[in-house]
Amino acid sequence: MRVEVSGLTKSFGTVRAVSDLGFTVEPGSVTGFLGPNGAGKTTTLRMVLGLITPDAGSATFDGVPYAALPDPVGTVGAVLETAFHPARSGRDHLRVYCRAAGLPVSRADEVLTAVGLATAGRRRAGGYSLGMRQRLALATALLGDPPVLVLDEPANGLDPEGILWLRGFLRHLAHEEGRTVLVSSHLLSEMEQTADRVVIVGAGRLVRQGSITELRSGAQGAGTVLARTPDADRLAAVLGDAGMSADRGTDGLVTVTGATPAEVGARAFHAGVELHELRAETTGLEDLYFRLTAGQEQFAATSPTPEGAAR
Ligand SMILES: Nc1ncnc2c1ncn2[C@@H]1O[C@H](COP(=O)(O)OP(=O)(O)OP(=O)(O)O)[C@@H](O)[C@H]1O
Repeated sequence: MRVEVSGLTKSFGTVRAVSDLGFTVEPGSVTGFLGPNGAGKTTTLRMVLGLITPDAGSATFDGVPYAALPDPVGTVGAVLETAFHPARSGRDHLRVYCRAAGLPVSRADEVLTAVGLATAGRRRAGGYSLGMRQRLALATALLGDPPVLVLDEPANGLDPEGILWLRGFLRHLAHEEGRTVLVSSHLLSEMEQTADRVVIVGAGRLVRQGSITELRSGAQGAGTVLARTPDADRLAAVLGDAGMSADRGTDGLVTVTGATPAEVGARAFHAGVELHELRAETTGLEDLYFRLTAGQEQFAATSPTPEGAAR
């Protein structure tokens, strides 16, 4: 099932949260919805799910708006915020949902197992860690076995192991099960290894959409490579001869711009220069994301003025 967003616009008073936003979310892939804080991601997802009415534009599921879907629970599963009755077990929470949605209560145990909460599901949700609550929210979204999943910052509060699990889980839902997965985040690093495609927004507007591969090729050469060697003069000369810009720093450090670590490593190897360290300072993609969204954070940090600092 394809999700299509077109001309979506929403203001709150004088704040234009979303402006003429359009993008598509394809089945069988994970689409990362990226943007800094306040870019309008949550507002967009709420409009997609029919929770708030747009001032203009539309969001449809194979051409049908959410409000007109004959079986919304069996079409779209969403995680927007994670609020549970603290005294109720995760399992009971899911069973209540099953009854309300007309689903068999046995579905509760199936989704608990799918998200790794088979045992913890019998404990009070009030005692769950943030990561467990995220898993329970995901289980709730999966109850109706929907072809579309819309998740707002599902990685929030997950530890590194949880993030790794979520990444594999979302990719499985999309690639193996053919679902349409739209997942928001303000961190590119989180999405880089999870999403197949990204939609980047800044200040409520579309900044870029495309596959991670397209984005990466557009960002090529934007990164900085750091190499540490006991023979910095020689490495800088070798790289310079190869047309790379290489600056010698202190402590045997050479900073190279406009090259990948693989290119720098290959040149060093062929010249017989010993390397003690070789790494990308930032990926080209991160630089690109930063440039695309720079200055569009709602609470962009400003340097304190000298007077302010003195006070
Ligand atoms: N109900 C509301 N009333 C007034 N302003 C709102 C409301 N909801 C959102 N906004 C404003 O709309 C803008 C976009 O907010 P939104 O929450 O959609 O951004 P976001 O990209 O999800 O940010 P974050 O990553 O911080 O969650 C912000 O300026 C926000 O203050």
